[in-house]
Amino acid sequence: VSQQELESDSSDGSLLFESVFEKITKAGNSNSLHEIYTELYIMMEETGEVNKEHEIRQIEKASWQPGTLKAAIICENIFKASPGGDEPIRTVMTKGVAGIGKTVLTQKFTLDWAEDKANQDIQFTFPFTFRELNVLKEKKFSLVELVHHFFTETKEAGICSFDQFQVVFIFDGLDECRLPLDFPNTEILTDVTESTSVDVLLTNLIRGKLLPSARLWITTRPAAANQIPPECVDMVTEVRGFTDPQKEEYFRKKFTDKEQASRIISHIKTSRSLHIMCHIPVFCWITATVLKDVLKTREGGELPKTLTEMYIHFLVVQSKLKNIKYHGRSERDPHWSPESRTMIESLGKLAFEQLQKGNLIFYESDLTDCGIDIRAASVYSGVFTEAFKEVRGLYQDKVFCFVHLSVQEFLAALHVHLTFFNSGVNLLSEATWWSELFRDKSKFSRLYQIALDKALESPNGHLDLFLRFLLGLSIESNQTLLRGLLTQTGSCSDTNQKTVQYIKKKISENLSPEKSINLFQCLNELNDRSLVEEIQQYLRSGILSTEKLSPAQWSALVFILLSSEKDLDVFDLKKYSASEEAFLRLLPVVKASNKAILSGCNLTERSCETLSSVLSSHLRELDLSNNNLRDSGVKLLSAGLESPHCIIQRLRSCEALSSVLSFQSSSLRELDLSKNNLLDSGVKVLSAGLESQHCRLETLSLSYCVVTEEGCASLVSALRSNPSHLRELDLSYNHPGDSGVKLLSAGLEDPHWRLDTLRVDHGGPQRVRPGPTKYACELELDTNTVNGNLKLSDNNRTVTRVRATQGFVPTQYDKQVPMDCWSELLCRKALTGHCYWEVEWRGDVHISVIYRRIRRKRDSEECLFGKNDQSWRLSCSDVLGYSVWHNNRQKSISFPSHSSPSPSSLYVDCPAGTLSFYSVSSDTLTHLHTFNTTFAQPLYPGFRICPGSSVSLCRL
Ligand SMILES: Nc1ncnc2c1ncn2[C@@H]1O[C@H](COP(=O)(O)OP(=O)(O)OP(=O)(O)O)[C@@H](O)[C@H]1O
Repeated sequence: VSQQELESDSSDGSLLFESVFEKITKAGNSNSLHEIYTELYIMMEETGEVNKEHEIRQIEKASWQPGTLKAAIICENIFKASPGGDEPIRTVMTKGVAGIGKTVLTQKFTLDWAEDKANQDIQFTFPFTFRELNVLKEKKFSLVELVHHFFTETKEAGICSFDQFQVVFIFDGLDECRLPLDFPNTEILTDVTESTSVDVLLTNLIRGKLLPSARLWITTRPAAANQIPPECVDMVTEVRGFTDPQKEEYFRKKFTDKEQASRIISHIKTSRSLHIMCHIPVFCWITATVLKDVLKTREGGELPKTLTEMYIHFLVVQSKLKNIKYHGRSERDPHWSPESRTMIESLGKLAFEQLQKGNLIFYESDLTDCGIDIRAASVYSGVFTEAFKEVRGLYQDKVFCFVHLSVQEFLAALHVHLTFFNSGVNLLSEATWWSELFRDKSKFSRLYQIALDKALESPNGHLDLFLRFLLGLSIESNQTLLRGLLTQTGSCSDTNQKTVQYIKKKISENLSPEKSINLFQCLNELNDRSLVEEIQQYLRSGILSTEKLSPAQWSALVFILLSSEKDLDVFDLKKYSASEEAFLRLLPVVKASNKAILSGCNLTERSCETLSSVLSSHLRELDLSNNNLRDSGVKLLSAGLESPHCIIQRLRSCEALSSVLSFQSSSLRELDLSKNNLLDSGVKVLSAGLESQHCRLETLSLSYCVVTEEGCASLVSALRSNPSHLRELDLSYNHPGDSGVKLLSAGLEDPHWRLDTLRVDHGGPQRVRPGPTKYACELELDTNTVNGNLKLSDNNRTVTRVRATQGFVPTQYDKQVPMDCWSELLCRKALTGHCYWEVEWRGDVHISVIYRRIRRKRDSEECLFGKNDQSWRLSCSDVLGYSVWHNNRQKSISFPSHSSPSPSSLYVDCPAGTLSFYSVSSDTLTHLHTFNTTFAQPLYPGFRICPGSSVSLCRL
């Protein structure tokens, strides 16, 4: 394949173009590529060593703005350096899952170039596939000979050196490579005319020793990418498949009949999992084939939900078409005739045996071995036109391949399944790979376990898809779809359960993300209901830290979550990972939910633009409390709320939403702004919105919003103007003062006002002090935990430890707890939400929070506060100063300059898992230490008091 230089030598330039085109159509698309090509979403992933930081920022930028395709790369620009990066790009690696369109992409690139539409600086483009190169495993070539062998035009034109030209080599399908690419041990080769094996040529080309001026483009499925050392790759891109509009475009191009296209598109949209699956082009193609048939015979009907189901439908359609075309049968006749059954069996055998050997192109002899008559082979390829084909042209011998690798993987799995079902032979059995070892049909679970082990062992993931299909075939409903081909159905739910358990065990074994994700896909094929929890657990437990997941892996997880068919009614981000990264990556899942709980997830203003786009989705309820969105972020969010497509009805926590309330189409009925530092000024702005005639808010919660009587006055004035909607107003934990309460209570009595519920409890001046003090709560000591060593006074607010000699009278409690814990006592009520309290102390005391069920062993120190993982303590001592303790780990803290002993305070934010200790001096808080954790159980304040010491709960 060449261009101008070659064209000038050739009398007919169009011949060269035809050569490109012929090669491309031969590779599988009988339609003109231009007619069917639909733009794909490609983006930069991480890079090799070059310009790494810059790239990372690019990715961040792109992923922070999902929905926009800012960092999307179009096919013709694949070699263009990234914006801002000056380094020329020699080697690009494009990753993408099976069938995502990598091959088509390389074909499109080549065709555009050959037609003079792009990349005119390139003089030669040589597209290779690893599949073709594998066949040359035993042969020797120089680089020039290799090019001449595949692109005979270059030989005819007498071109024997390429270093004065701009040359692009494309190597498609690294995952299909069966050549030993041994980078560390392959000898260096620099001479393009020296003959050697193909793997040595490739290794040297890729590491830049051979023809360093050439550019290289390698495509691969993700699991096989690591065969090439990262330092040999300048840029990594990832094909993400079709976006929603691109999916539609695909079907519109595929079906020239507009009405048929629309019908198919709307049909696909009725199934969430199918619609999601169609982001992968090969599924679009299969879906198109299947639906064309399904919709012809019946309107509606069940649509395939899993990968296996889809391929089964595909096979059935193929068989039906064959019957009609070649045997003159009608659509309604049974589609599995004895001859089509035999054919599938033979094709399955071929698919499996060749997959095991790593062959994707087969010779006549391979076909004969599987009982396929060579003379009939062309009929086979004609019969199952969409499944199996003959590769013509390049090779002396006739060669064949499946139309797509995934079809081979499916038929291989079907073969293993059929063989085990029909004869009890386990083709995967370890001892003799091919032979019959197990003849016991009850050993299905053993078959699946071996398949799982084999797939996990494979370094390039070449059995991943096979495994998914094999497990998919174990589902009874899938077997029913194959009735006629399978003589019997029946899988045992017990077997499936065992397989599910085995998969879960494997997931927990520290696998690579790629492998774990494939196992999630397997659970999906098995319709496992616990899949979503499994993923949550996987992310939350940190088996895999979310930072380590690549964007591609995130999108795989999103894909699984969305296609799991599990009801996504409530999305709670904390169940996955309370981080902004996780939020942005899981955005499509948020959008598909009805209610999203994003509280306490460290979201900042940079999430807001994205959040704003979420608001026009299915979402009806959004909880954003306890984040750090700031005004700028909230402004962005407000824009989203104003969108006429926004159907949010309930929103928690975000400031300055005044304009939203007054927006004409606002559907907001409930607004919860609790625990925001709104202040009177914020309430005033809010009131401006509230008084608008368009505002139809029914419930407003402003508890803990630092509101005084001034704020109340503006609320009252707003409600006077627009009294007929608001029913409930929560102003608890503020400081409305007497006058504020009076004004609002008058409203309650006013017949024009709709207000019927007003909360103004727990008010007071402390609620409007800055800092955590506004969360002041009342503690109450649990007198049942007080032993004979401790003396209560001041209405049970002060505890003093009497010395042993001062007459110790054991209580019931003393008999239950160990000696050392005698001087510890607890508060009665568990803490909830945000809590702040202060204590005055004297002597040596420990101020703690604990889980109430700390193991209390008489002879163990472990039970002491701070000595275990169930309690957190601040030790305060006149002499020794402060220290904090948790899980028997201690950290000393020097006395703040102002103090020697002053009251200490504690602030706990239970949902966010933070616990802060302060020292208090004339209303100033000095931060001592903060613990960040996740509280797994209710927390109780507790104290330990040393002899001669005391603690008093302060009144706030
Ligand atoms: N951009 C596209 N426009 C239209 N159809 C496409 C496009 N990309 C892929 N397809 C369809 O999907 C099929 C599979 O694509 P392709 O062979 O390029 O995938 P792949 O990523 O190379 O897969 P694998 O890793 O399994 O080899 C194509 O045969 C074609 O039908």
